Amino acid sequence: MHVRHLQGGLIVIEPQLHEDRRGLFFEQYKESLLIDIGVTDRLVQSNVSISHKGVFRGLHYQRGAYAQGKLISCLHGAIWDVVIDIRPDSPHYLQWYSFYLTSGYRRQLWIPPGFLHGFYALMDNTHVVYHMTREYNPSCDVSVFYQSTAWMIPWPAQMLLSDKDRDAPHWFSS
Ligand SMILES: Cc1cn([C@H]2C[C@H](O)[C@@H](COP(=O)(O)OP(=O)(O)O[C@H]3O[C@H](C)C(=O)[C@H](O)[C@H]3O)O2)c(=O)[nH]c1=O
Repeated sequence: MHVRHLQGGLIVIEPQLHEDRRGLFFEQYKESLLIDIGVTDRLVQSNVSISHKGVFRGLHYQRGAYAQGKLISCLHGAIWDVVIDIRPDSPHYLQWYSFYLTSGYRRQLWIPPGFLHGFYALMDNTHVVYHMTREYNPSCDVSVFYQSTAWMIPWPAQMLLSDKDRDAPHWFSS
């Protein structure tokens, strides 16, 4: 397993791949290895989303005690994954980071609690699997409109959003 620690506690993880004539095997995650790299909160829920090309899901976070750490992986297709540090005491407050996660690279992204998260599907039938450190709590689940002068991210011109994300409040009004 190859690990890169980045600013703000973000971690890029490349699991060890076991290829043979049948295909491919790799461990999606192992608790002891996550603890070794500083991810000490337990993963308690996994989600799968399957998106058409051009879909954007985000920007989302869960408030307060339900803030989620997320281990993101793309098992089929490809995504442009975007995170924004919204921890008020962070030296990187409102700094944004983006990553290409594709089924080809098998690269995973660890996002600590305290980040806005969203991803743009670059291909049809893009499968994203993500494991989280807190369960889904609809009353704490917040959508923030993806465009803001607070981060000036160069989004694709056309993106397909849910009504919730399309009509989400802007960052400073949320
Ligand atoms: C997140 C979630 C949603 N749902 C239900 C609620 C809706 O009826 C339906 C779709 O939910 P939503 O439109 O919020 O799904 P996404 O837009 O893919 O949201 C996710 O995408 C961004 C990128 C994230 O990082 C979040 O983890 C997550 O918010 O699934 C559940 O039942 N459990 C869940 O954990």
